[in-house]
Amino acid sequence: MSGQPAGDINANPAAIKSSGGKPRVFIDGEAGTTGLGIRTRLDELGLVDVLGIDPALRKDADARRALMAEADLIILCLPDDAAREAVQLAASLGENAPRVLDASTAHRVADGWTYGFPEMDEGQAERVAGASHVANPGCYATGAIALLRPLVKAGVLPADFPISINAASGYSGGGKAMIADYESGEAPAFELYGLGLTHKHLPEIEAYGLLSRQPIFVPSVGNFRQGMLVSIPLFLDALPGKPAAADLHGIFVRHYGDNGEVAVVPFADSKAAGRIEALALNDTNRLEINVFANPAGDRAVLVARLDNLGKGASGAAVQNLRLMLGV
Ligand SMILES: NC(=O)C1=CN([C@@H]2O[C@H](COP(=O)(O)OP(=O)(O)OC[C@H]3O[C@@H](n4cnc5c(N)ncnc54)[C@H](OP(=O)(O)O)[C@@H]3O)[C@@H](O)[C@H]2O)C=CC1
Ligand SMILES: CC(=O)N[C@@H](CCC(=O)OP(=O)(O)O)C(=O)O
Repeated sequence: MSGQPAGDINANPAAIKSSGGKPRVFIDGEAGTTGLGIRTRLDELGLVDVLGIDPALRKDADARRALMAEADLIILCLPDDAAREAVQLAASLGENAPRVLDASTAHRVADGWTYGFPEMDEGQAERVAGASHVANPGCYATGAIALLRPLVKAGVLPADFPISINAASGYSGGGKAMIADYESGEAPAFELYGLGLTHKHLPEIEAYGLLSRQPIFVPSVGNFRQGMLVSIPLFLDALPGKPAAADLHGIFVRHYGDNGEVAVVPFADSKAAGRIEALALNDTNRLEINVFANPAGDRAVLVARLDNLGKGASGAAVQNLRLMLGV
């Protein structure tokens, strides 16, 4: 598939170590924001045995490697460098190495890794299910790719079209440090950031959004814990064939159908509302696509709404885990 790194690192993703029992999972970085969110969801579901680590040993390589050796799947909820080291640690187990689901940014466009956005295209859920190494998408990237990929694939949005992406996130997107800043009252109510225009999600947006020209991405963070909007304004009269906003909506409906957690809001409903708030999907794993347009029909704003901690992080990780382990 275009935009999908080829191949898989491990030839035997199907083997389960825990004969007879539930699959075993080790969450490396369980004490962090994403790790805790995954742990809570897995405890509620009861589909796997989660291997806990003594909190005092959570950064001890030997203790982590011992748990990796027992696990069928490890989930990395670590900063990028620590995630790269954890992959090496797991690989050092040779044939006993567990499968890996990485929530960090480290491997999202790396060779041998499968991108963990099951709804993004036909066959992607099956690719995730069969992969040994899956990279969980970035929260903003999930929204942007959900909007861009169907339009580029359908041929209405040229790959090199100039695209701007605006987004707003709850402060939990910044992990423990940003949560502490906001909850101690030390952070601003709202700010734009990433204004050096090199945000870490751009490579995955470009690759899986099927773009050949890097978009301008302007993220922002506000004084609310979780929730996210990702929006893309488009001059429809500048696109080849001058499609109507309803045409774009139809492409989304055909692309996603009843597929997984992505839903396309009826065009008339978005039009009637004329506004959208960021928190409505909190504590769900859903993503909604909205198409807004002006009365003349020559300008549109596409908006993806999701919970940055749900479909943008922990919820997506659990969805990928369930595909990988068949539970
Ligand atoms: N927050 C979000 O919405 C999202 C985050 N992510 C990604 O998930 C990963 C984790 O982010 P997040 O949960 O927000 O971060 P947090 O800062 O909340 O948690 C990171 C955790 O990793 C631990 N840690 C750091 N270094 C090591 C190490 N060398 N070995 C073992 N544990 C270590 C930290 O320990 P300590 O307790 O000592 O700080 C902390 O518990 C990041 O790569 C992030 O990019 C992905 C999607 C969304
Ligand atoms: C508000 C905030 O700071 N957000 C984070 C992205 C959170 C996220 O989902 O990114 P990863 O999955 O790549 O960690 C940021 O912009 O760096």
